Amino acid sequence: MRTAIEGLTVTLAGRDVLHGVELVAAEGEIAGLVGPNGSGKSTLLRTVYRHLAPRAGRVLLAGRDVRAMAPAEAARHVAALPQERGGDFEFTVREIVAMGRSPYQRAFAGEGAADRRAVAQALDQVGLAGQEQRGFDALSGGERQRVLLARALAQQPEVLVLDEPTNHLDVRYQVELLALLRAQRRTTLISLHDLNAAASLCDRLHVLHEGVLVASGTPREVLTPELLEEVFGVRAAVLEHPLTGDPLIAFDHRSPVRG
Ligand SMILES: Nc1ncnc2c1ncn2[C@@H]1O[C@H](COP(=O)(O)OP(=O)(O)OP(=O)(O)O)[C@@H](O)[C@H]1O
Repeated sequence: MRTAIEGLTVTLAGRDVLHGVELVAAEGEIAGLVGPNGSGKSTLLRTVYRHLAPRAGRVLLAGRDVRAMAPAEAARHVAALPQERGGDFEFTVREIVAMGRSPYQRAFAGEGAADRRAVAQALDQVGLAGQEQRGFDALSGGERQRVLLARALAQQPEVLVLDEPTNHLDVRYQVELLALLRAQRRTTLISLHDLNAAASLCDRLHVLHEGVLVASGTPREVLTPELLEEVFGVRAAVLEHPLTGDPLIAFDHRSPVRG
């Protein structure tokens, strides 16, 4: 589902942390948000999944303002894997994933066959089939991350919003997660700190710097040594990955540009 962000300005505690951001994720496109700590990535994503209201501008899903939708309707369109967690600890894995089905259920109606299928498929996709009855509080950080991703997938949204989803994941699950997202062919907005992962996954990248969108384009267009120096304050060479042909950023870990 085409997702357009128009003139988005968000104010937190009296300060503008996003300044008139404009970007479009086309139907089926994976749009990556990158930028230094505090540049506004989570704030932008929170506005898309309606956790925050903008001071100005809007988020349009297939041309409709998300804030004009009823909560259940918005939740059928957009599912999120947010950064903030908590409150889910007393539930089992299956109970948490099944929460993703609530936008489709009438009050007190219980689960139907479609719900059970969606939950089973989501658990399978994240490699948690057979672990349904484990308690969420007994899981590792990476396992929890996969449960919360399964909840978002069970929601069967047209737009998936993922805030740093590779946090806590070991390298194999990172690679599996990226493969899963590519295979979904679903409109996806994702923030990533790992610029090499972003370069390999995303169709387009959008770079935020101090709440301003400073570059948009394909990973190859955007990830230049000049941009890495100006925005991230690091020296790097941009090579070609010998196995995949993706841009490969080799950072100079010895000498930051800024102190
Ligand atoms: N609840 C809040 N109240 C006030 N300021 C906030 C709040 N949440 C975030 N901010 C500020 O808004 C700015 C953008 O924060 P945001 O979390 O969107 O950045 P980010 O790019 O996701 O950062 P990171 O890479 O560290 O996760 C930061 O300066 C942050 O301090």
